Amino acid sequence: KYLNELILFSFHNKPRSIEIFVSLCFSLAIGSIHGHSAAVGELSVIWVDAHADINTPLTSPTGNIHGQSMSYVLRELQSKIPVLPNFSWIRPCVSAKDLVYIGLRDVDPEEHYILKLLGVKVFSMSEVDQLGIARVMEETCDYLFSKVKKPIHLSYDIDAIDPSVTPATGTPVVGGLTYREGVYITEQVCQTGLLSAVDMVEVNPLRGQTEEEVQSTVSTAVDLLCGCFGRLREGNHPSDYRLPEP
Ligand SMILES: NC(=[NH2+])NCCC[C@H](N)C(=O)O
Repeated sequence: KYLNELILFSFHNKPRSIEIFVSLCFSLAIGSIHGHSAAVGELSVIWVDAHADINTPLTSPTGNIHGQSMSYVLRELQSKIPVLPNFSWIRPCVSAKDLVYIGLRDVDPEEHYILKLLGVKVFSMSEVDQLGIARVMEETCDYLFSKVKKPIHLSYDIDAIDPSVTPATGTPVVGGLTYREGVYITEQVCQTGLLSAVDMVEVNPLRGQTEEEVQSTVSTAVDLLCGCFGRLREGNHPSDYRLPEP
């Protein structure tokens, strides 16, 4: 049903082609960013998440790979990544200056150190509170596109949104983005005309306590994807629409 809604919307409105990757786990982003950059070259990455997922295998407090995705693809961290037999295919392909985080509120001390060390642009929930989401998006675009306009890879973890809206996820953190802030991000990213791939991750129906929790999480994820495909809250119409004549 949800996929249907998304596909119908995207066919009727004929957006440019955008790759979508959907996964339970954020480690998907390693492969999707890697493949995306192999296909189109240098990328801008907008990472919307409660977590930075920038632990190296040596700093990770949990050992969970989903908390490490970014460290594998960042050029600046390569000397800190041990050689792992199954990961030899990964080539670092993103520069720290081309990365922006939005929504952070659960960052490990080691990750905080890395973010400061590399000078990564971060709009944590504190900045969202302080500036408002409109300013955050304006500054994100100014920062990323001041020199060269690179294709955007949007990595969207559903746990960026407040767990009151999207509870069916593995590592929920209170104090997240509202539904409206979450959708606004997708509308603005779409309107840059540079969005080239989207990851929608950590949507996990098994983590919903009730059917309502699952529904609310999944339908929010679909709304975010529709926003990426150009759905606007003001409404849309196909460019070839003509009023019927009586
Ligand atoms: N994609 C996620 N859910 N990440 C949660 C990461 C939590 C913690 N920082 C870790 O490294 O394990």
